[in-house]
Amino acid sequence: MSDGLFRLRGIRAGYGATTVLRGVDLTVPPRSVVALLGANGAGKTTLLRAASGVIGLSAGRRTFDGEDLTTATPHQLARRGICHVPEGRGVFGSLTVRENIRLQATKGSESEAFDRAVSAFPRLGERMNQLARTMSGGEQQMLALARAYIQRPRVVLLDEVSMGLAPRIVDEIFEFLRRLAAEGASLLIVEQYVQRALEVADAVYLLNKGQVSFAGEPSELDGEDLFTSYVGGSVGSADRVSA
Ligand SMILES: Nc1ncnc2c1ncn2[C@@H]1O[C@H](COP(=O)(O)OP(=O)(O)OP(=O)(O)O)[C@@H](O)[C@H]1O
Repeated sequence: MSDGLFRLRGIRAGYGATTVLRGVDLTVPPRSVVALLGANGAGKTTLLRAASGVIGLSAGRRTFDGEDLTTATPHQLARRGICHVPEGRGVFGSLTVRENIRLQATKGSESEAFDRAVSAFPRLGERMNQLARTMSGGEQQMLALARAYIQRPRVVLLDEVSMGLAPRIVDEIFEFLRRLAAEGASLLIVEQYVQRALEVADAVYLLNKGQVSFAGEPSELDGEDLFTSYVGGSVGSADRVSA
């Protein structure tokens, strides 16, 4: 079976004795974009970590393509095409752009990987020999996304990929996310720019203190739901509540 459906059911997870997620159900349908919203500390990053296996599940199930992957390691999930782009980018700063890309490529497909990375973000092509840590924040984020893209992912978990970037770069990154979705990947995005996230999303989940308080289409979400979900968090930007 290869339906591309990624499902989390009854997820409980946290850190040590602290439970953050309390029975979360979330479905990422094939070829769709799902936005995950909620106040600071609601558990969004924790949910992406639980989804990609970075932290273990104390209860619940994770399935993909109808296969139970509850106990799979992050590596096994990545091999199934479930790819996590963590907050803070996750590139190797002391390696060049070329080396960062090569590390992600499968043996024998390095040149295809370079082409694919440059097709996603042409400016990476001009910076192949530059150390990743000497690039701008936006370029580092492009490299992180390109590293995901060359794996031909089927489900991409994206944590605040626009964080701290200039609006023009955010536009470029959202353009890329649209392309990724149009090429058939499913996306689960945590995004500080709520309005932008809702514009690309087919479905939206609101997380409130580790539980889903709303699941539906963006058009079903009224401003009050969103506001309630954000109350108590430090909102930080008017865009965050202007759905
Ligand atoms: N490594 C950790 N160890 C212990 N507690 C943690 C850890 N990471 C996060 N937490 C706690 O888990 C809760 C949920 O944090 P999480 O980062 O998932 O929230 P978030 O919704 O992504 O917030 P933000 O929008 O601020 O990034 C918070 O109370 C946080 O303090």
